[in-house]
Formats: sequence, C-alpha cells, structure tokens
Amino acid sequence: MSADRVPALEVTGLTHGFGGRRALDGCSFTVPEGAVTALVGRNGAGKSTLMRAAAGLMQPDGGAVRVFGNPAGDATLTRIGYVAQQPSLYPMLTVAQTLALGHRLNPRWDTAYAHRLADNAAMPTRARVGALAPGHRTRLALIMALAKRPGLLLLDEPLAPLDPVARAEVTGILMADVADHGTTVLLSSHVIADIEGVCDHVVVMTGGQVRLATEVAPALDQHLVVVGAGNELDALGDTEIVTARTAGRDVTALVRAAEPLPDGVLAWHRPTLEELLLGYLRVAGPESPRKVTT
Ligand SMILES: Nc1ncnc2c1ncn2[C@@H]1O[C@H](COP(=O)(O)OP(=O)(O)OP(=O)(O)O)[C@@H](O)[C@H]1O
Repeated sequence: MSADRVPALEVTGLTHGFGGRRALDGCSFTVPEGAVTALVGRNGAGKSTLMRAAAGLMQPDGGAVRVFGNPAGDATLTRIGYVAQQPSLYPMLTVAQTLALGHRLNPRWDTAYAHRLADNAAMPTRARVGALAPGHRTRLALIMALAKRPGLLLLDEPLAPLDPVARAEVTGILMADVADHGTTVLLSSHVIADIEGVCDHVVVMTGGQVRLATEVAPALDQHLVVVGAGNELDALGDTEIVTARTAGRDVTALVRAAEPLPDGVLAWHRPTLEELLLGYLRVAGPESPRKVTT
C-alpha cells in the first residue's frame, strides 16, 4: 500500500465496556487496502466487539472507526461484508430465498458469483436455513458477504465451524477473491494454523488492548527467540523482552531485536509466525510488553 492511500479500516482509540467491564481499551490500528489481516486473540480478548464496531453495528463508548475514510455506520454498510460468529440468517427462508433476498437488498449483488459459490459448497438450495448443518450455515453467510462485492470483508472466526476440507476450500475462495477483486479482509481467529500463509498483516489483542499491529514479514525480522539458562538472559541488557517462559532450567524469551545476537552464551533464532503470535498472546497486563527478570 502506498503511504498516501486511505486505509480500508482505521481504528483509533476504540474503547467499549459492558457493565463497567472494559472489552476494548484504547485500540488503534489500520488495515491496509487489499491486505489480508488476521485479528488474533484468546477467548474474551475483544475481537468480536471490535468487529461489530468496525461493521458499524454498535456505537462504541469512545474512539473512532473509519472505513475507507468514512465514519463506520449506515453509510459504510454497503462497502462491508460482515460474517458474525453466529451468522444472522433467517431460519425459515430456504437457501434459494436467502440468496434472492441478498439480490434484492444489495445494489452490487453478483448473482453468478453467488450461485457459483453455492454450487462449489454443494449447498442444498431448497433446504431451510434453520435445517442447515453449522458448516453449511457458515458457508451461506460467507456467500452472502462475498456476493455483495464488498470492499472490506470482516470475518469473525469464519473457519471455526468448518471441517478441514471446507476450511481449505473457504481459505482458497477468500484468497481468490482478494486476488481477483482486491478485497480487503480482516479475519479473526485464535487458531494460528488457520491464518498461517493466509494473512500478510496481523493484529494481536489481549485483554481488550492491541499488543501488536504489523505486517508479518518485517515483524519476523525484528524479533528473536532467545533461549538461556537462569540469569543468562541478563546478557540481553536493554533489549526489550516481550514475554519469557521458564521450562526447567531454561528461559525462552521473545525479544524485540532486528540485529542477530553475537555468538556466545545465548542460543537464538528468528521466530516462526506461531512463536511471534504466541509471544504476544502471552502478554497479559496493561503495562506490557515488559522486561522480565530471571
Ligand atoms: N453483549 C455483551 N454483554 C456483556 N459482556 C459482553 C458482551 N459481549 C462481549 N462481552 C464481554 O466482553 C469481552 C470481550 O468479548 P468478545 O466477544 O469481544 O471477545 P472475543 O475475543 O471475540 O472472544 P471469543 O474468541 O471467545 O469469541 C468478554 O469479557 C465478554 O464476556
């Protein structure tokens, strides 16, 4: 993305609480146009709340969400395809009636694409939505989101109800949509294997806060996994430790460092995506990233 292009999604200082409990706590990040961004966080991290705010479906207590430069709300709905964790479809309608409704409600609806996706998913078009298996219901919700030809797709754990074959198929469909139409995707998940090789950007949330928002490739080059025994990690000096875990005598730490460590006491390697994400997912308190003393 060139620096002067408006991001597909811009979240600034987003804050929201439920009954005095903070679900979102000052979240800020951008999703570049045409990118696939994974929103990663453990259960209760705030992903769904953030997705709903991004879709313009709830009014946050504070902060701002802009979609292609415009405040999220009614005016941006036509540019967004949103699939909630529990997709909101009409259970009494058949699949065919649901697709026909999509056609009536969405000015940019692509009928041929909708039918192709339904055929690929072996969707039983005469079945009532309420009688569909969870995997088919999720795929129907995805078809409804894709066929409206959105600029921004917000997918809240879309792969969770799917079997491994369907997961691979849906991932392929998303990648093809991104390649063919330049669709921007924000995809939430807590399954790292589902996003590996799919996303080029990641946002990691814990406790309602954004811990990391970055392009994947440079982030891997800007971190190291360091392993040492006991106080050997003192050799890191002022290097920022994101998180550290002790197993037996050894401490394994994810540290922020672009330069390799000199040969010596500490063993190190560049993190895999899984190591990078797990390191940030373990960040707990509001004061983190933190220095760890061993
Ligand atoms: N409607 C609601 N009423 C009360 N609390 C809520 C509501 N929605 C979310 N929360 C709370 O807000 C916090 C964030 O929830 P959210 O569903 O956004 O997290 P999540 O990262 O999507 O979790 P999961 O991966 O389990 O779906 C949690 O503590 C949750 O219990």
